[in-house]
Amino acid sequence: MDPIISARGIQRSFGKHKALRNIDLEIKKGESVAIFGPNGAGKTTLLKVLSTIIMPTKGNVIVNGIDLRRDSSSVRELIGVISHQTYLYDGLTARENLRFFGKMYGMERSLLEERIRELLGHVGLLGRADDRVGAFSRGMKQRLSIARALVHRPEVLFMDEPYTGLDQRSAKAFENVLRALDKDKVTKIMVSHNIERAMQLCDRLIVMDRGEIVYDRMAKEIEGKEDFKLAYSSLICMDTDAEGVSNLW
Ligand SMILES: Nc1ncnc2c1ncn2[C@@H]1O[C@H](COP(=O)(O)OP(=O)(O)OP(=O)(O)O)[C@@H](O)[C@H]1O
Repeated sequence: MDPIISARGIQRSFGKHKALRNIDLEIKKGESVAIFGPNGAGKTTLLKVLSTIIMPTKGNVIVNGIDLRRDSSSVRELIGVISHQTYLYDGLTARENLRFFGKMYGMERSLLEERIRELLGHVGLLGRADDRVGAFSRGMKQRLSIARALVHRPEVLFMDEPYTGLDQRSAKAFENVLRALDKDKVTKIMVSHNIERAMQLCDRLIVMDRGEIVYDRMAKEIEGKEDFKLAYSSLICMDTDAEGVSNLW
């Protein structure tokens, strides 16, 4: 089976700084991938390149057979992104925000309204559906941005530290939403600093350091958290960023 994402020779520079050096990555449909690494390793940059937010300086990305450089708008229809940026409009209600994004993806009205109700229920915001987002707390905005990313039933979901701002109950609800995506074989790619959660949710673990992939294993090949921790510590250049390790566990 062809991979749903195939990245070849990806480089991305910011001025003289090489944030991504030479990334080759293939991800199969339905895979759940966690990406770890110290601060500044290039995780967010990789996610931004794969999700069409920024273009690579060199290299090619194919998503579901579509070349990202040739047709990034078709790639955007296939993907959802949860990141630090919520992409929500404060002046609109929760429901109006989701309606706006659903219409943007050309969803049919009655299906969209049903999908909005379903997602607001999943993220625990049905009771606040008609309140303006400007009045929401950070965690509520994060929950709504999860619904926003899923409204058009994407085939690939990119998540950059999606737990930020979620309390324990919301984190559990979010995990249930993620697990429910498995039956539709949605591909999930998550940048995380939380090994416990990522090992529970993901079937493949990748470590990046200084713009490169330095570790790429299936979770079932790893003995446990301690095994992974040891491998991680031996791979990461500790002197450049010791904090990156301490905030992982
Ligand atoms: N827009 C930008 N302009 C200049 N440099 C950037 C930009 N975005 C990222 N970088 C640099 O690229 C490198 C990789 O950054 P990136 O955000 O991808 O790291 P990260 O692994 O996600 O880190 P963190 O764990 O802190 O979120 C860093 O050195 C960062 O300073």
